[in-house]
Amino acid sequence: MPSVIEVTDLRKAYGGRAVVDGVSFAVEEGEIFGILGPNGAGKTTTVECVEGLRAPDGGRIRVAGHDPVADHDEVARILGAQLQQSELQAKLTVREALELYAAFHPNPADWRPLAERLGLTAKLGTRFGKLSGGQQQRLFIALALIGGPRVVVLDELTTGLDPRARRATWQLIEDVRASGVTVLLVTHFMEEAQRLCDRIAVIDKGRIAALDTPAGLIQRSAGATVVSFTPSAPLDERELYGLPALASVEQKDGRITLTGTDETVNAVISLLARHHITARQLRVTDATLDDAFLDLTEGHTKEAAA
Ligand SMILES: Nc1ncnc2c1ncn2[C@@H]1O[C@H](COP(=O)(O)OP(=O)(O)OP(=O)(O)O)[C@@H](O)[C@H]1O
Repeated sequence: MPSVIEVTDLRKAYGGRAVVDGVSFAVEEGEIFGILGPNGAGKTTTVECVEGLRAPDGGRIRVAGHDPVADHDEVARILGAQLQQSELQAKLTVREALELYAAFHPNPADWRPLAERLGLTAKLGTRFGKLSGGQQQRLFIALALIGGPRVVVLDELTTGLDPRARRATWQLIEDVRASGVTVLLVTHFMEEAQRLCDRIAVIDKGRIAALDTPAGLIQRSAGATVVSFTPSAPLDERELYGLPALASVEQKDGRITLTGTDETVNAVISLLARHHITARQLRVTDATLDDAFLDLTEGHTKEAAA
């Protein structure tokens, strides 16, 4: 798979403060690539450099081989950017917005089927300011797709939406990818990143803390699996601490909580069976991307401070 976006050692500072500090990643054609990070991590600055809206201080960006600043028009044809709320006049109707933005592109998609696909046909006469949050986001997706881009950049698309509208938007993002468009998705919702993204770059303090698949990120998290139980008889501590791939042991009120991997879980079950001890209220839970994110960004902070 060729990379459609290549970012190498990107740097950007504001007032002498580095907000993007050596970021590198490549987005493959056809994937949903997530940029995940806490507030102020440098996510928006990074994607605005990719879009050519900001000039980098250092590093190299290529969008299908083009430099977003030097070849701005070419990149604008390849890359569909999502507008910010403030960029669309509240009085424009949905139809006017679609017609207006179609006119900005040399070979626009027919906006009627696009509006149909995004469930906007019944709202064509409605002013932007009167749409619900979910409908506004659907219009933003339509406007980002109207130029027939190869890549679409969606930044915090589901912020402020209720859970139902958020899930409906996720489905639309999956549909966009299924239609062959590569998606660069900026988010700080773990569940969204876990559900949608093929790969995720975790950005913290202007640097990439990790870049992997959601499952790969979770596996890196210390204590990827947690098993807890109340044994029917006391267990020998030495045997507990000798379990394979063990990350931590906690014993409280007769209940034992172990973190480790699947290997740890299997070994503790064998251990209990060997001693004819039963495990009451046995619970096994996998770590989530939330856990991985906290571990990764915390680890990065320690590294940066060292
Ligand atoms: N034009 C600007 N001038 C000065 N500082 C800026 C400018 N734009 C962004 N910043 C600062 O750069 C840092 C990174 O901002 P950026 O918007 O890229 O982060 P982000 O990861 O997208 O955050 P959020 O999730 O809050 O949107 C922040 O501290 C922000 O205040």
